[in-house]
Amino acid sequence: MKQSPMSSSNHTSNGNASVLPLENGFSDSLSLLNSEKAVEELSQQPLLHGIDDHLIEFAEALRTVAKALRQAAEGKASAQAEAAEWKRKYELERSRILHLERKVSSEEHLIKEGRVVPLSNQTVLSDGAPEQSERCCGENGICSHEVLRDGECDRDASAFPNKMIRKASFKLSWCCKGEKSDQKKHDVVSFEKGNITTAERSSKQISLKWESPPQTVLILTKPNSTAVRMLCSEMVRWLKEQKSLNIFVEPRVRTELLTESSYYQFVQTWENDNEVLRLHTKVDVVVTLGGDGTVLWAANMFKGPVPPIVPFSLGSLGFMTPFYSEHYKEYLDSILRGPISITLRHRLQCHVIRDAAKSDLETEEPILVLNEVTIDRGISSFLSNLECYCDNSFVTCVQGDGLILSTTSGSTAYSLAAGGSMVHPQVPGILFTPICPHSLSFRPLILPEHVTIRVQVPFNSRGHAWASFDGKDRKKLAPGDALVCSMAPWPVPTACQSDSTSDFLHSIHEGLHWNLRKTQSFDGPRET
Ligand SMILES: NC(=O)c1ccc[n+]([C@@H]2O[C@H](COP(=O)([O-])OP(=O)(O)OC[C@H]3O[C@@H](n4cnc5c(N)ncnc54)[C@H](O)[C@@H]3O)[C@@H](O)[C@H]2O)c1
Ligand SMILES: Nc1ncnc2c1ncn2[C@@H]1O[C@H](COP(=O)(O)OP(=O)(O)OP(=O)(O)O)[C@@H](O)[C@H]1O
Repeated sequence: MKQSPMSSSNHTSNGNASVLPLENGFSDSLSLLNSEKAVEELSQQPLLHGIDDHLIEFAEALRTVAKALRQAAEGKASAQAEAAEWKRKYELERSRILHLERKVSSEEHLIKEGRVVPLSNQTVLSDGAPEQSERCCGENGICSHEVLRDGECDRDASAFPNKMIRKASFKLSWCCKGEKSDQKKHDVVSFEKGNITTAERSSKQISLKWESPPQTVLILTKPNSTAVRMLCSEMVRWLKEQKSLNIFVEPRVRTELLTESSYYQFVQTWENDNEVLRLHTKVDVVVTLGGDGTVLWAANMFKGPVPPIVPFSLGSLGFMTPFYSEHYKEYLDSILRGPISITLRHRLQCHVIRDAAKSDLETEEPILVLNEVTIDRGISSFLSNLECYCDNSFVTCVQGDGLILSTTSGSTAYSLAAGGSMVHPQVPGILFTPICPHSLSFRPLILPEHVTIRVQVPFNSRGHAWASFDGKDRKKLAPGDALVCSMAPWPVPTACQSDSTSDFLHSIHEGLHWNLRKTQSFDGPRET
C-alpha cells in the first residue's frame, strides 16, 4: 500500500513531523530534505472539502522549519570544512616557520662550533674549499619559499660560496618526450633543501637533474623475504664500495645485516620517531625492495616532503615498482648520475574531525595517503550511510558498503576493484568511488585536485563507519564524526624506468593484462 506523506517514516503516528533536532541541535540533512519534500507534497495535494485552513498553515509552518533546519545543517557542515582547511593552512605555515627557525639555529650552531654540523654524524661537511649550496634564492642564500616559479631557480648556485652540503641538490624541470636539448625546458616545480613541493602544473613529464651528487641512500625492504634480504645485503655492499654512499636502513634491517656479518657496522639507522621525522633532511634517494606495499610503507614514513623513491620490484603485482632487481647496478648507476624521469604522485591529506571535539579546530593528526582512504561499514551489518560534501556543495549520500576517496596512483588498486576508472598517476584529481552502492545510478566520479571533500556520518546513522588509510590504521567514525580530505602539498616522487606514461601503460598491460584478447582471424566474413 502506498504511504501518504503524513504516514511516511519521517512522521510520527500522531501526524507530527519527526524533524526534531538531535543531540547537536541538527537533524540529518537527508531526513530534512525528506521532510521538506513531504511537506511540499502535502501542500500540493488537492484539498478535501471540510479541511480547515489550519492544516494549510500548519504545513506552511512545517516547511519553513524544515528549510531552516536544513540550512543550519548545511551551514555547520561547510563551516567545519572551512575550519579544517584553515587548520591545514595553519599547519603548513607553522611547519614552514619551524623549518626556517631550525635552519637559522643550525647556522648559528655551525658558526659557534666551528663548522660542526649538529644534525647527524652522517652530514657531509665541506672540506675547507668553498662548496656550492643547494640554496638558490634569497639575499643571503637562504631559500625563503616553498614553491618556486618558472626560472626562479636558474641562478648559479656558486653565487653562494662557503656553504655546506647536507643533501644533494637537484633541479626539476618539465621535459617533452624525445626532446634532447635542455633549451626549451623550464623550472616549474621547486624544492627547498631537496624537499619537493608541487607547483600548479604537474601533468607533464618531469625530469630530475642532480646539481650535486647524491650522498645518502635509505633502503627500505619488505620483511620476511629471503630474496629481499639477500638483495639488500648485496646492494648495501655495492653502494658502499662502488659509490661511497652513506646508507640508512630500518633498525630491523640493520640487526639482520649485523647478524650476517660485522662488516655492515657502517650502516646507519635511527632510534626513535623524532629521527624518522627528520629523515627527509638527510636522505637524497630512497630505494624500496618489495611490492607496491613497500612503496606505500616508504611514502607513509615521510609525513612531509619525500625524497625521490626508486622502487625495485620484488612483489607479485608491482604497479608502482618499475625497476627489475636483477639489473639494479645499471639502474642505480644511471639514477645516481641523472637526469631521471620522475612521476610526482599526489597524496591525499585526511583529517578526522570528532563530533566530541570541543572545537572544530581540534582535529587529530592528519594522515597522508598515497593510494586511498576508504570509509566503510566495517563489521557492521547495516548499510553505511555517509553524507558527502565537495567544498560547500552537497554531493550525495552514500548508502552501500562504503566509499573510496582515491588518488590517481591508487586508481589501479581498491578503487579499480570497486568499479572506478584507471587514471594516469600524473593526472591531478581525486576519485570518488562508491563500494557496492545500493542504487543503480551511482557511478564513480573524478573530482578536481583543488577541492576539499567532507564525508560525514549522520547522527541518525544506524551504525558506525570505519576509515582506513592505504589499507591500514583503521579508525572508527561515530555518528557526528567526519573525515575531511584534500590534496596534500607533498607529492611522492618516484623514479621512472622509462617515463611516466610508458611505465603506467606497461604496468596495466603486465599487471592486469588489460584488454587482452585474441585478435580476430583474417579469414572470416568481410564487408563487400
Ligand atoms: N579489493 C581490493 O582490490 C582491495 C581490498 C583491500 C585493499 N586493497 C588495496 O591494497 C592496498 C594496500 O596494499 P598492500 O600491499 O599494503 O596490501 P596487500 O599486501 O593486501 O596487497 C594488496 C594488493 O594491492 C596491490 N596494490 C597496492 N597498491 C596498488 C596500486 N597503486 N595499484 C595497483 N595495485 C596496487 C598490491 O600490489 C597488492 O597486490 C590498499 O591501499 C588498497 O588499495 C585492494
Ligand atoms: N619496511 C617494511 N616494514 C614493515 N612492513 C612492510 C615494509 N614494507 C612493506 N611492508 C608490508 O609488507 C606487506 C607486503 O609488502 P609488499 O606489498 O611490498 O609485498 P608483496 O605483497 O610481496 O607485493 P605485492 O603487493 O606486489 O604482491 C604490506 O602489507 C606492506 O605494508
